[in-house]
Amino acid sequence: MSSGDVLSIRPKAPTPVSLASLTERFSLRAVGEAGNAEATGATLDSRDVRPGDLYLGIPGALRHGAEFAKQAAELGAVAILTDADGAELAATAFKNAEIAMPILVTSVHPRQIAGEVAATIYGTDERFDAKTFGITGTNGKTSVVYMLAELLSAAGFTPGLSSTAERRIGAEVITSNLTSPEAPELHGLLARMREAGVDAVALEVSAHAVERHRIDGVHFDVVAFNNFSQDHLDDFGDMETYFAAKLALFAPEHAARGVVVVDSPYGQRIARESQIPVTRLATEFGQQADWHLAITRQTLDGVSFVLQGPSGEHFRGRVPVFGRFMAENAALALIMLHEAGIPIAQVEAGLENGLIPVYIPGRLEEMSDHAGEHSPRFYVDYGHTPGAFEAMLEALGEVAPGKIIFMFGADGDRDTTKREEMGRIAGAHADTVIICDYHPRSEPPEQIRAQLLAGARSANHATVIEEGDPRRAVRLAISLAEPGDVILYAGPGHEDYQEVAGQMIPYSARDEVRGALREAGLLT
Ligand SMILES: CC(=O)N[C@H]1[C@@H](OP(=O)(O)OP(=O)(O)OC[C@H]2O[C@@H](n3ccc(=O)[nH]c3=O)[C@H](O)[C@@H]2O)O[C@H](CO)[C@@H](O)[C@@H]1O[C@H](C)C(=O)N[C@@H](C)C(=O)N[C@H](CCC(=O)O)C(=O)O
Ligand SMILES: Nc1ncnc2c1ncn2[C@@H]1O[C@H](COP(=O)(O)OP(=O)(O)OP(=O)(O)O)[C@@H](O)[C@H]1O
Repeated sequence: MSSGDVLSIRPKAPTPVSLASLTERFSLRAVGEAGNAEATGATLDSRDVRPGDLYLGIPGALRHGAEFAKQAAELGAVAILTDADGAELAATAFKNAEIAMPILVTSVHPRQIAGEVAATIYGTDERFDAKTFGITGTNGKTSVVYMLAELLSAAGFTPGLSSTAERRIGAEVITSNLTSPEAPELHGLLARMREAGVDAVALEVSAHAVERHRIDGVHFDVVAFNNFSQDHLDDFGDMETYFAAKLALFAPEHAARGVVVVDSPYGQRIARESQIPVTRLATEFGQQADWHLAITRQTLDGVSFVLQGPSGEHFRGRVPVFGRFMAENAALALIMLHEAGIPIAQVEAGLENGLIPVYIPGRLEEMSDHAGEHSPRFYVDYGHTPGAFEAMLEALGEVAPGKIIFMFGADGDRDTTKREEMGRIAGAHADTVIICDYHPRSEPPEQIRAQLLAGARSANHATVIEEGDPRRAVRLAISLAEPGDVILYAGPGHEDYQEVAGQMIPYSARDEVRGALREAGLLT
């Protein structure tokens, strides 16, 4: 996520849609005279309203969006669409302020129609014919989205993408707020993509997005599932509810076809319980599947692999990032293209010797300059789950020539139950663990560190050090490292802030690490 509030992206030349047609199509009850009014945009955030917008007043956990109807009207909204409670709130606010904006009332939860309404206004419903790809899972969604974009470019498409790290329209980069934008923002983004000539779209689909109707109004050509492990239990309560939100993507109202990594029992369940046809990828020997991935060589500089398909398809590839899971992310993306009717040969034609030259911001991103044998290497990563820690540290164990120094913290106010396990995995796999602060939010940072420290020490393996200040922790890690060692700093990835007690404090781990490497004479 980014630190700031970001105004949503809109088409530059929208085609107006009449309120009358929306009222009829979505069975709305109109309070007040809509006349010939037309909407050119939609948003569910009053602060994001632009003149001509339909403002969607949605009941949330904290507030009812209709409480902000007056602000929406003052910023130029043409109408508010809300539920019965919201209509009362808006009517009172409008009466007091003598505002005559129409209120359109729905009998269902407004989130349930927000996607279709936005798609109708932006023309991104069945009239938008780009190929669309969606990826869900616990770890690696952003990475798969970047792989998809890279492979689509190789195959001759103009891709657009939406991820936690950023949104991209061709070469234009837009800061991300949520991983999966709210439906009106998503459709505004798609409309702008269409204007820019984008003909293939890769979207990261969080469990929150499926559950909260953020992807409604999009019908994916292909969706995929990569892996599932503990995260977000503060929102979903238990693993089964979290899993159900991911499984729900594999339904005909969302997508035509699916691709599933079946290495885990969760993947096998998705393949079994999916309501749409799926093809299966296995990366482990002996697993029943349609596609098989084998790693042929891996070093710190990347992974080479061979992918074989059910009808003799064969792809020999390489990604310039370490970790067998990065090869899995690439293979998954390639199969998704294949399932969308894009032949592997078409992708291969745009690659040099199978090299997928992907750059994924803040994901195992190397900050040192490949000095390798002569000085330590330093990577910054976005991993913040036990599953990501395990995957990264196991991968490093296979390729790191020297010691592994692992530094990380944990989110405050979020899934506290994963902290001890994150600590334990770090302590079991790394040689040295440095616990520092990440986003403490409203929690006392030392309380978060204590849970991580307890986990790390319980493994009885690594040397465990506490250094709350991440800037000092970075320098400490560098001072402990010798040539051949690898330092991995997990958590902040691409982010540019730290959230402490309600304040967004500017902090870029990538800039900090580069600066500290320069101070130590390890980077020019
Ligand atoms: C749990 C969750 O997803 N909550 C999201 C949800 O909040 P909510 O429904 O409770 O809304 P609320 O805050 O009560 O506000 C009600 C309504 O009033 C509106 N409002 C509010 C204030 C104002 O001044 N004006 C205004 O219009 C809000 O836009 C909203 O429509 O709708 C809000 C409006 O879009 C989101 O900001 C909020 O995301 C919060 C910030 C969040 O942290 N979400 C995370 C958990 C999330 O969605 N993460 C996933 C997964 C990330 C991953 O994979 O790791 C993601 O896709 O990002
Ligand atoms: N296939 C994978 N399996 C396990 N771990 C992975 C995989 N791919 C990437 N990772 C690890 O997880 C971290 C997060 O990756 P990425 O940002 O791509 O995931 P994400 O699902 O988008 O995360 P989020 O939903 O929190 O945005 C990576 O930086 C890497 O450490």
